[in-house]
Amino acid sequence: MPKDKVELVVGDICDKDLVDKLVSQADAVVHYAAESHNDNSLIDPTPFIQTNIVGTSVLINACRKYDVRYHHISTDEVYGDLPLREDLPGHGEGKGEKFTPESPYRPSSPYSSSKASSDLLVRAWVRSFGLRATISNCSNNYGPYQHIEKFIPRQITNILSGIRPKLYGSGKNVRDWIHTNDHSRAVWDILTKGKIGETYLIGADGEKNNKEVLEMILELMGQPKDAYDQVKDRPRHDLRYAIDATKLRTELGWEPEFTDFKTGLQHTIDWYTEHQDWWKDEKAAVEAKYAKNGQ
Ligand SMILES: Cc1cn([C@H]2C[C@H](O)[C@@H](COP(=O)(O)OP(=O)(O)O[C@H]3O[C@H](C)C(=O)[C@H](O)[C@H]3O)O2)c(=O)[nH]c1=O
Repeated sequence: MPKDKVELVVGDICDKDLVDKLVSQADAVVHYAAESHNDNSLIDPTPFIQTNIVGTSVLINACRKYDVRYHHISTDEVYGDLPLREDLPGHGEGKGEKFTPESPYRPSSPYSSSKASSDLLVRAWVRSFGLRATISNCSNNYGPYQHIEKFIPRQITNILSGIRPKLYGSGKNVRDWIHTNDHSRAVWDILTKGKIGETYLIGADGEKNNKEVLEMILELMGQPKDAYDQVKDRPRHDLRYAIDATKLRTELGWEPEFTDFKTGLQHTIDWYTEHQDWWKDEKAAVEAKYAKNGQ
């Protein structure tokens, strides 16, 4: 396999010998291989501790050993959540606090606390052992190849499968959406131009509440606006995430290309419509898992 094409999948990350062998051949390591789904972490946190914390330690130990440049992919959820704008005095577009690299860590789920722990390990390895590392904390991704357990692809593939979309609780919770291509471009900029030891927040000013997003999907897919089920809310559901990406924009010159959410969503719908072979086999099992949980 060419040097720039080595891939490590999530389940391999605690395999010290394999990791060691792959890292010894690498010019750089970008660590995306996390257990990433909040709902799964609420059912069983164990794989999250193993993969996200122990796995990260295996990877950074190998990078330290071979002095390999390391980039750590993380989440804005390490900063906890923010109040809904509508709960703030003088609410409206553009109002309300956003996460910055200086925001305190206060994760709320087993998933986000495992990612926070892994971020802290990386910071400590930079300081204690001189690991050549950077960290990025990104907001909610959407786009092709996203697992169908996630909000947007779940609803698109539900509609394509004749199942009604499912909205947790009131749908007022806000997520800050970024197209996966823009996330990847930001990671490349950090890897090639970022300063060792620094944390960069990645986000594209894409705040929307879940109900708005679902209604947009329904409209783009030619369905009535109210053709969905309101289901049991996620326990301790984080209210709002919002990223201030000023540092990334000003220091590294990054700008998002997908600035119109509706267009990005239409591309995503087209991708899932044209790639049913990619997700069809898994759909029934994913929905059965949700159904067991009343969602
Ligand atoms: C699956 C599903 C979700 N939702 C709600 C729950 C959330 O408020 C929102 C997005 O849920 P999702 O599970 O897709 O994503 P988050 O829990 O926000 O977390 C995601 O974005 C962060 C940054 C990561 O770091 C996570 O790795 C990533 O999974 O939609 C529903 O209303 N219905 C559904 O069927």
